Amino acid sequence: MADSTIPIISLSSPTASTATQILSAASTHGFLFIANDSTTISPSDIESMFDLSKTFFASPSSEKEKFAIHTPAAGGVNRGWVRMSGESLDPTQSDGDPKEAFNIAPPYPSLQPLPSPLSASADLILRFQTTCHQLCVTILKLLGEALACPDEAYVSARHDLSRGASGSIFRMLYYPPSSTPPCDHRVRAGAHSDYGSLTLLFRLPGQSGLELLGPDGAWTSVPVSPAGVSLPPPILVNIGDLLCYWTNGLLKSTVHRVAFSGGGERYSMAYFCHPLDDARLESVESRVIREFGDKGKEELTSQRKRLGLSGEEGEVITAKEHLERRLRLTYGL
Ligand SMILES: O=C(O)CCC(=O)C(=O)O
Ligand SMILES: [Fe+2]
Repeated sequence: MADSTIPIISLSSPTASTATQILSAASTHGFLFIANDSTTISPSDIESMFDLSKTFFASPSSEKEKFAIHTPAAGGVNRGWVRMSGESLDPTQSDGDPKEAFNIAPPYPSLQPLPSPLSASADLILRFQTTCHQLCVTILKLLGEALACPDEAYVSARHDLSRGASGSIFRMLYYPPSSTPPCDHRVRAGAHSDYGSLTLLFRLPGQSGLELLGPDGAWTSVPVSPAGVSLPPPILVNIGDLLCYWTNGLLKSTVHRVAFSGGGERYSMAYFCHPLDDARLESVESRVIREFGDKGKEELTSQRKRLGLSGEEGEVITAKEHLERRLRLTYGL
């Protein structure tokens, strides 16, 4: 899979052909770019969020520690600060990813407690989360159209955050500089697939490192700005596990990782879009999925194995149960 084959799609005036392009990228690569042309998320908000993230990660560890992930002080499970080497995205690597992170859930009903550099910019954070979620819903609606679902809004409607709790999380990431990787097999973020429906990934020019695992078992790097794209970089969209379940394996929840790639410091931000907690992860009624048949069986079986669900083929789980299983594997919760 060559880098250049991940298409850059503009959502400035989406048509049926836009929907088809999204479906095609999602079912071949599990990744696509959305043009950062001001029609979706404000490029200046992206820039301001990166500035805020840099200020936050530069604050003393003793301050960040007060909002340690999963603690009541940070607002509970999957919220708050992950210290250096505090999690392994690849559960087979127990030494922890050399990175820090901070997770912020959408307000439900109100925003979680935040440390001072972040709380002072709560309006920006809320606006950013909201526009990220809207972009995800737009993409999900277009996917529903391209999949020829009798209920085109089946998936997108399950992402209406006004209707209940969901596992959606906005995450800021910081990878400190390192001239030598601690040991050969270690990467900055271990190999994994994402837990939700869609992930939006924001990266900075000159800070590469993201790699995708191809069907041939080889890792390919994903450029921050594909050739020919002027700044700002496009928004990278990653298909998560849940869309793989809903489409019977047609959409690919591709395994990826962050490699050292030069070892300079690196900041990234991810919006992990999840459906409402009670959404059931069963195949959606769709002509395209029906025609695809059971060709995604291998993909689905490996997903279920990762969750410890092997041998329970018919069992349907909810989005909440799925997230709990993934968090248990990542953090030993
Ligand atoms: O930092 C990145 O570019 C990717 C991080 C990632 O894949 C994740 O946090 O799920
Ligand atoms: Fe990821």
